Amino acid sequence: MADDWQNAMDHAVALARRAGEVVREALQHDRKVMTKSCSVDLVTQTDQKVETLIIQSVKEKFPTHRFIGEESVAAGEVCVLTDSPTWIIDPIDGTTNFVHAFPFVAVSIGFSVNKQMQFGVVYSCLEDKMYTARRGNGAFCNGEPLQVSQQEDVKQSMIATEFGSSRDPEVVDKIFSSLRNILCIPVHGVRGAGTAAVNMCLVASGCVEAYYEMGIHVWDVAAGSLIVSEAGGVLMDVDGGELDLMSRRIVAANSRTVAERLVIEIDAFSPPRDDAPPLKP
Ligand SMILES: O=P(O)(O)O[C@H]1[C@H](O)[C@@H](O)[C@H](O)[C@@H](O)[C@@H]1O
Ligand SMILES: [Mg+2]
Ligand SMILES: [Mg+2]
Repeated sequence: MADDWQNAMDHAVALARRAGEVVREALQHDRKVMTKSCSVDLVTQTDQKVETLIIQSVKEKFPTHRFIGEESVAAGEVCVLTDSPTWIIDPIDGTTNFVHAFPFVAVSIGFSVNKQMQFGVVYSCLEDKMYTARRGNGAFCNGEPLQVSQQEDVKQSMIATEFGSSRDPEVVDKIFSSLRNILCIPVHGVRGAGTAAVNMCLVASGCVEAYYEMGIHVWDVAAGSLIVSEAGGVLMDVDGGELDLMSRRIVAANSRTVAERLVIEIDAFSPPRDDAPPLKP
């Protein structure tokens, strides 16, 4: 079976590269912007085109595999992680960046078996950085091994986070109170690339000590979670418990020490789970 997963991973890398070409080409033209859950939750035809390209190609090669894809879920597909081999796809992570030509846009492809990530591929396509990780085999960027930062003093750390796409004032208050608490630890700085997947690759690369966010989805972080852990990092929930990929909350850090220090300062909230049954009309 191990070889099957390697074949699947090689295919994921090739597809991410092809998807990146589509994204770069689309940036040369006007982008028609549509919205999903609210006026700032953006989607474009390129998000949909890239997801279709990836899913169709995988279906031809691995007809028994299942999918969780951001735009398929938006179109009504269920979002349930089973034990079956499952491709977890964010065709464009950083759609808002893409719309504004802000230069961090990623294609994220994770692959899970028995609810455990087997490989993760994040292609930061405007930087031409291909991040990859295979369970037990380390994490890489363009073939070079990745290692998280060794800095365990949070006061000497740089932290990544995002504001997300909720504009519910109660949620925004929690995001700002967490940010305020963390800034005032004090940490060296707080940054955000505008894509969860790239933020996680920055943790894996040692450029930031940690990334946390509440409100993300499984497709934002599935691939990145393996890239972080294979680079020597740790993952946990924002309450310090075990990471649950469907919970829409994550802390990814270089060390347990930094992660646990951040958790003390995070004003946690629980968005509806990715696998929650749809609300009845
Ligand atoms: O919607 P995309 O661009 O796939 O993903 C983004 C999330 O919507 C946003 O909430 C989050 O802050 C950002 O990090 C993520 O990549
Ligand atoms: Mg995303
Ligand atoms: Mg997306």
